[in-house]
Amino acid sequence: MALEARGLVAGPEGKTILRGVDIKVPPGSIVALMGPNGSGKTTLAYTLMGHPRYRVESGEVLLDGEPVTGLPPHERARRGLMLGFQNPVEVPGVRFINFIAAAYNRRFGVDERLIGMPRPELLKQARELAERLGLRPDMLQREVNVGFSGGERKRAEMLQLLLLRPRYVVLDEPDSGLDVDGVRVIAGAIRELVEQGAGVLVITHYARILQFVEPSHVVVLVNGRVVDEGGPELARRIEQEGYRAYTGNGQER
Ligand SMILES: Nc1ncnc2c1ncn2[C@@H]1O[C@H](COP(=O)(O)OP(=O)(O)OP(=O)(O)O)[C@@H](O)[C@H]1O
Repeated sequence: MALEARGLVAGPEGKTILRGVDIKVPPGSIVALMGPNGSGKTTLAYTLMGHPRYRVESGEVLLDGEPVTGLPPHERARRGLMLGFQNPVEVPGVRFINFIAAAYNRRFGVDERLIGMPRPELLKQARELAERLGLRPDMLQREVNVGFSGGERKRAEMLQLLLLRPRYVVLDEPDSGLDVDGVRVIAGAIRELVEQGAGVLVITHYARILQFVEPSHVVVLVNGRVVDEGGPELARRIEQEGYRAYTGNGQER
């Protein structure tokens, strides 16, 4: 059982960015993917999720042993794989609560005619989660991410994920743009996802969030290749020494 990439060679719009990536995220665990800017972390996130602009040249993505390489994102989501975006986008004209309800009802198989309607139980859960994540309850009635601050967008992403109970989650820089209290809140939400049984791949170029959620495994990606793997001490070493040992020049790449 795991979310897995095997020998993944892939990239956006015909470019080869990932050059044979192997990674494994077991359920109920946190794997940290670290690497300097431009090393291919977001490319891996989008390729795992099946973003239509990213093409797999060879290798495969597996969910609990089943290849999903050719499947579109919504089909992967239906099977429990979800993504938290680095920069969550605005969805004007759609209220956050209806957006959540549509995703929730689709995931848990509610009558298609009711798809965007939040049932009272869901509304109650969403309000409780909003409060815990430090979002004002009135934000549920606002348009998705429209006028949300960077930190509010990240909290809103975690709210959706906690409701949707993914089996596997890829979180692309979940702490970017957050103040220190925000990092703690997001870290608490990640721990909760793991307690729900999810396998979480946390993408980050520095180890700040990993002070609050200890990964069971750390993978280092440089220039589209896995160049090192280890326990949480590897993240601490990178925090102190940077990526010089892998890039050779102290530069980002
Ligand atoms: N659409 C595209 N066309 C061409 N090159 C691209 C495209 N998208 C990404 N790249 C390149 O692919 C490489 C990897 O980008 P990616 O966003 O995956 O890196 P990253 O590790 O997530 O970086 P960061 O830490 O800065 O977010 C970069 O050199 C980037 O410029």
